[in-house]
Amino acid sequence: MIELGVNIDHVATLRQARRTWEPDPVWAAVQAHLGGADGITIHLREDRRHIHDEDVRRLAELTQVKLNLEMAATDEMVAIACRTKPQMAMLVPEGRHEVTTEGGLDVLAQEPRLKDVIARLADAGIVTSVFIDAEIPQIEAAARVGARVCEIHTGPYAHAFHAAGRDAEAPAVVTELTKVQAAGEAVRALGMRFNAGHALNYYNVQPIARLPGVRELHIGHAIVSRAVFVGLREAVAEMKRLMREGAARSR
Ligand SMILES: CC(=O)[C@@H](O)[C@H](O)COP(=O)(O)O
Ligand SMILES: NCC(=O)COP(=O)(O)O
Repeated sequence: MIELGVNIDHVATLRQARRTWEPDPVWAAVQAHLGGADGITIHLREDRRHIHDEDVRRLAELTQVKLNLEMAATDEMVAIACRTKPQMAMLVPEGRHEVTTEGGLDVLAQEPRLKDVIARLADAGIVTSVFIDAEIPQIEAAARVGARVCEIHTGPYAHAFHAAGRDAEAPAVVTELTKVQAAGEAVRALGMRFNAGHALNYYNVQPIARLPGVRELHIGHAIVSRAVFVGLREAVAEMKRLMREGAARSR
């Protein structure tokens, strides 16, 4: 069964707009869980623009839902992960000036460093995922450094889908979807778990949910945006419904 990890960074973004205590990401995690989320994703950025260290600690301590911690591969972040022990840590590239993650992690360019980071996380009992572009050399490098999971970057697919006026049959959309599919096949062939995420929404999610062997989708911005109007529990339930329908059509 395909799983949904709900990224709640933007609940903290709203809190930080007033530097106050609400809305509380822990409440968001509970509502998402009640709506059918299989996990929660948070990105502890080095600049702490949304999620803070205290959120990571409280989410790990107070919620029952699986936690995926997105983080840069720095010593500081490794220490935080080893202390709080999320079920999964996902290594992502990070830029101070980016609005959101702009591309996949270049695993190929930093294999020795990532091997060491992943070994330290594994020693603490944490499964490591890497957020990478749909490129075979990056997937092969991910296997070499010991990643157990690859989250394939769906941003290029999502942008093509939007640019094509949500036409799933448009050649550019099919091209990007085929790249994600081929990446997923390579990930699985190398014995890793195939996850996908970034910029997925209520319109573009089904072709991705339908891909053979995809295990988990991580979706944040679209769900939190819809939650403003319908509530988080309902927004999550609606996304989960679409994913299930999409996945069912692949069989
Ligand atoms: C890695 C990824 O695709 C996103 O989850 C992103 O890292 C979320 O972080 P922001 O909420 O800061 O955009
Ligand atoms: N790793 C992707 C994620 O957590 C959610 O990304 P987005 O849906 O906020 O673009």
